[in-house]
Amino acid sequence: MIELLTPAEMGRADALAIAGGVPGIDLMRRAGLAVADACSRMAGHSGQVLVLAGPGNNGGDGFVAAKVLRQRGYRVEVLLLGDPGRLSGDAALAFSEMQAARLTAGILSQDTLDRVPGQASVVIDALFGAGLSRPIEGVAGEAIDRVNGSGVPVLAVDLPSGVNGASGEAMGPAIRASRTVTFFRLKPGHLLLPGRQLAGRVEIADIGIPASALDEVHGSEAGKTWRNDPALWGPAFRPPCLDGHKYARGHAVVVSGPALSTGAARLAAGAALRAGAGLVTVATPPSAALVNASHLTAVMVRSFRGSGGLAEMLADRRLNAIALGPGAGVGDETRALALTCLAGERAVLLDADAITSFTAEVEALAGALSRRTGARAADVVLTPHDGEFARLFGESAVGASRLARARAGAQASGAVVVLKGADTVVAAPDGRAAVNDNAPAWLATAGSGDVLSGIVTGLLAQGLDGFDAACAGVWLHGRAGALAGPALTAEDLEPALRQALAEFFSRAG
Ligand SMILES: NC(=O)C1=CN([C@@H]2O[C@H](COP(=O)(O)OP(=O)(O)OC[C@H]3O[C@@H](n4cnc5c(N)ncnc54)[C@H](O)[C@@H]3O)[C@@H](O)[C@H]2O)[C@@H](O)CC1
Ligand SMILES: Nc1ncnc2c1ncn2[C@@H]1O[C@H](COP(=O)(O)OP(=O)(O)O)[C@@H](O)[C@H]1O
Ligand SMILES: [K+]
Repeated sequence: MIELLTPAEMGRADALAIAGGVPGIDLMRRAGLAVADACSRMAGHSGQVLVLAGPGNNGGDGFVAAKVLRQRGYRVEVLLLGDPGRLSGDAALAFSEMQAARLTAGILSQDTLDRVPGQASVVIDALFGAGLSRPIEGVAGEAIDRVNGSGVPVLAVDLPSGVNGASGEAMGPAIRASRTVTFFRLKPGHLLLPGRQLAGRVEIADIGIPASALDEVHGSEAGKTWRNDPALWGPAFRPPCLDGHKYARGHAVVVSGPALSTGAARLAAGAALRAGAGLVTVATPPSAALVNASHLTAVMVRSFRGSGGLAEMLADRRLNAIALGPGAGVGDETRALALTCLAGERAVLLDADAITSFTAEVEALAGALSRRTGARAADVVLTPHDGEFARLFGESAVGASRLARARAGAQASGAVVVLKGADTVVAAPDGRAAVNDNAPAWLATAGSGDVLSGIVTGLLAQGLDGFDAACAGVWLHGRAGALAGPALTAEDLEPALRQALAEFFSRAG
């Protein structure tokens, strides 16, 4: 279940299920039942539940849940936003079924606000879900503030009200839930921030939408979107075969910065080796050769002079993946080195200073990418954090969601873009994208990004394509961070990566 559906795609999946013979009210009944089940788990055997219901189908799910919970013996109060007479379709039907079960709804207004959250031990947030179309205002916003301020646990239906399901952005006031029940598949907004944090623990309920609906709707609009998970890239990442030798697993190169900034390249090189590249060489300017050589053992060291020297080294076609950027220094020299890397037929990863060296000149980078030839022409990965992204692509994309920005960056550059952060997004120029959610905040530490660059480069050296290498690298980096645990430093990631890989390969069989 790694596919992510936008609210619009989810609406089409609903419509397809209904057209295929599953009545909409049945979908709503199953949705409401799943919400009631989750609420029972939160509230225990008895208690008081407040259901805040909105004017659309999200409210409809709330009416079903309210009815079921009342039948189970909970004390249930329903406050409806708007006029019951304006409910329509399945929501109106669910409302009348709730009334038939002797449960009436109050109207959410200034007069009833003091009942929010009242004595409730759980609040069910069924105000708005996939249909949120503008920031929440007025009494609904006040109710949300009261619920958030109360500390009473909240169960959100589909999405925390106020969160945009496509982007994860909070449109005005937004519910802070401890749990969310959503249906069929996750939406990007469940994984992107702040949506992920506002949703709490998310459960996916099967409401009877056939899997075949997925083939028709997933990615029919702006490209396919997934949760970043081994199910996405695992098949492309195989352990070494029995008769394999190291040369079959590629030879990665990491370009070092000058004498006083070499650590970043060594972190990356160590990670590339640990990620499984057969051989790794640090390409170093002569001034830094001694410091690099005195710190490296399994990783080899070769010195080069300027972009001409690097080009000579890269005449060796066995060097099949190269990383440039960590500690490289910003300016014309790094830019020339980047163009030298891109001119060859190997996979390339550009990070940090290599990205900043193209500030506001994405066309120059895109031009170099478009001239690439050979089987690995498309295997170029950029790994900017938000600041580096804005430098390269300009401010025009600022304001769009991180998912939309990463996609726009990939399209503008022709590279796979890894937009790093707590909710790292990997996007390919053809519109495919994956949202990562396994990284602990402890990963935000100096040198962590250099390790990520190394992991991805090690995977590129083993032959994974740009998108798979980037997704796998980001996931393994996050998993290594989780295994290394609190107070980790970048140096701790390499040994933890070994454990992450062991876990991955043992599960992959
Ligand atoms: N058959 C279906 O389509 C199913 C839908 N389901 C539920 O239906 C939800 C989607 O239903 P809807 O499309 O009706 O959307 P919502 O119920 O999320 O909201 C739509 C309604 O809210 C209004 N609205 C939007 N933003 C507003 C704002 N900021 N302030 C005030 N009013 C606002 C709209 O005009 C519309 O009346 C899902 O989130 C899910 O909970 C589930 O019942 C499963 C089946
Ligand atoms: N709050 C966070 N939670 C999880 N991961 C994070 C968080 N903030 C940053 N990261 C990750 O940490 C790494 C930091 O990389 P980067 O910004 O390049 O820093 P550095 O240059 O110091 O290595 C990235 O992989 C990023 O995705
Ligand atoms: K909701």
